[in-house]
Amino acid sequence: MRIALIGYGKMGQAIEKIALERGHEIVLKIDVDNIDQFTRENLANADVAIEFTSPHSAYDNVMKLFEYNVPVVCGSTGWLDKYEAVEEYALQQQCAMVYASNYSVGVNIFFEVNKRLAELMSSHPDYTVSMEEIHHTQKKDAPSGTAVTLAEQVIQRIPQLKKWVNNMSDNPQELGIISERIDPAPGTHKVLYSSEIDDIEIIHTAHNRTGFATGAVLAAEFIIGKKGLYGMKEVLGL
Ligand SMILES: NC(=O)C1=CN([C@@H]2O[C@H](COP(=O)(O)OP(=O)(O)OC[C@H]3O[C@@H](n4cnc5c(N)ncnc54)[C@H](OP(=O)(O)O)[C@@H]3O)[C@@H](O)[C@H]2O)C=CC1
Ligand SMILES: O=C(O)C1=N[C@H](C(=O)O)C[C@H](O)C1
Repeated sequence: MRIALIGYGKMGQAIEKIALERGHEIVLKIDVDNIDQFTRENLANADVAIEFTSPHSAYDNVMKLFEYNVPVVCGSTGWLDKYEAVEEYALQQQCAMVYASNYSVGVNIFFEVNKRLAELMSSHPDYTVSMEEIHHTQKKDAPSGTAVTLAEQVIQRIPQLKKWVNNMSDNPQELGIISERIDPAPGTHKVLYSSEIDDIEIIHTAHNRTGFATGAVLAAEFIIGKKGLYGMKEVLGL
């Protein structure tokens, strides 16, 4: 598989390593300092593009890749206010994309545990649910994309919760998410149900970026030859 890396920071470099180990080829690396090379001609040589840049650039990058007719694996977080526009365009134009707020197998299993736990807790209003996420200090968005996914999964299953907020909250209609920035944390997410009697908590702790990078390469292998929008649930068959 010939891969174009859009974004060659911490994740782009981790993905390159895993992709080479799995026998793939990196045919293009785009970063801020060579953005003029992000052209239709250069992308014509790629089977797939893997996009990990920033909240501010992801939407434009994805739309450009759709225009160039290149299947996309996008991992950038913090831009999902524009996801509906991407979805509409992709469905109309028969584009191909995998999007996941978190590509690691462990977190995607954790998502399933989170959904089941929320279902069980929905009939126990004596527990207050809250969340915490910890990442390195270079992270640009808060809360993390993974925390937003976890929060949406909980809100869909616990009727009294109406929205998440990025602070502690005493409002029973709000799910409070605390964001901490501590180096070198690659990504820790905790969901806590607390009552006067006891606490139940589930935690996922990434020890490094290998899980995210491996999942992104698996998603790239999956998307080749497909049309439409997919998530890691489909990639992993969960
Ligand atoms: N879904 C998942 O599993 C994961 C998602 N992420 C997300 O991926 C994104 C990237 O993370 P990470 O690699 O750690 O961040 P880094 O800041 O280390 O890397 C991002 C790179 O993208 C470059 N960049 C910025 N804008 C553009 C642009 N318009 N075109 C091309 N390149 C650009 C940056 O250049 P410069 O440094 O010069 O600005 C930088 O080298 C973040 O949104 C993060 O939240 C991270 C880990 C896992
Ligand atoms: O920026 C990061 O580093 C990470 N971002 C993703 C997120 O926002 O959830 C995934 C992972 O937690 C690492």
